[in-house]
Amino acid sequence: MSRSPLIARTVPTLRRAVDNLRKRKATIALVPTMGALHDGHVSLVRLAKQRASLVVVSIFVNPTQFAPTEDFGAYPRTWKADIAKLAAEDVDIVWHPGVEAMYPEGFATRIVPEGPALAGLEDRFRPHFFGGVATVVGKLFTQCRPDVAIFGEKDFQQLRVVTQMARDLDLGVKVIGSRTVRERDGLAMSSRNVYLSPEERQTAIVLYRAMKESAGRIRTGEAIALSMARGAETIKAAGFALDYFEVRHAATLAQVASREDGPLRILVAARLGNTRLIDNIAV
Ligand SMILES: Nc1ncnc2c1ncn2[C@@H]1O[C@H](COP(=O)(O)OP(=O)(O)OP(=O)(O)O)[C@@H](O)[C@H]1O
Ligand SMILES: CC(C)(CO)[C@@H](O)C(=O)[O-]
Ligand code: BAL
Repeated sequence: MSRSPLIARTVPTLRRAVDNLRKRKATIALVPTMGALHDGHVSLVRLAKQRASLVVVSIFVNPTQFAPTEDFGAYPRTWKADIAKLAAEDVDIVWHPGVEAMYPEGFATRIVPEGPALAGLEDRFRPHFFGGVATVVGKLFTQCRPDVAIFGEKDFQQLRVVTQMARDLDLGVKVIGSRTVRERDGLAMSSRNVYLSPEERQTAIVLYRAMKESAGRIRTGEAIALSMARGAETIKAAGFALDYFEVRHAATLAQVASREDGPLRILVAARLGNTRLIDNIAV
């Protein structure tokens, strides 16, 4: 039997709910999301349940991480279906603030992350992005005061940025990464996949295939630079506008020259029509 989670829409309501749970000496896990939930999000919730006795899921489409030219307005919002999924997973609290609750009038403070936020990957193409993410995640952490927070590896640079921030600012939250959930053909699940036309959906699989091929070739000795160039060519030949296809150090996201500089991660971002997709795999 599933039960509806408590839905908090203001900071005082959230605080009361979290403080009540704390009295029972519970450990709390937070799963930050922007809603439009899919099985990737559900996997984060399930990991959260393994790591803590109580689970808070936040649903907030954060305007400050979108550039004016990006899809904030069009971002899918599927509230009823989201709540049904979270109820089925026995989530305790859904934190769903309005923009005015998150950024009240006069709001004037930002977290500006460095280190992995300046790796030259997402930050090159979305320069506003990690400032918006770090600020809202910092607020989510102080609002919910979780013991652990679960983030998907699908947004690999984001996972690194948030991990670094939690450490640098002594936020007292253990950040845990969770593996990427994929469709049967390998496409990483993403809320933005609904933007793809049927034809684009067929093409989208090339991202994962190109990374797998590249990882295989690196393991058998292909030079990193050649592998990046070949991966980029494959993706462009399929009809994508490529932002990057990079092989990086998995922990630091620093550039690498050879396989011995590993452990390595391949990261890709590319646009198909109006849809921007990102993905990554271990070498
Ligand atoms: N396929 C997936 N597997 C595991 N985790 C995922 C997957 N997709 C998203 N997540 C994680 O879910 C959390 C919330 O992400 P978000 O709500 O932005 O979903 P999304 O599918 O990544 O959407 P978008 O299309 O905006 O990138 C993030 O930590 C993200 O990394
Ligand atoms: C972490 C996050 C919820 C912050 O808005 C968002 O960037 C996301 O959904 O990955
Ligand atoms: N999944 C990361 C959030 C974003 O692209 O805005």
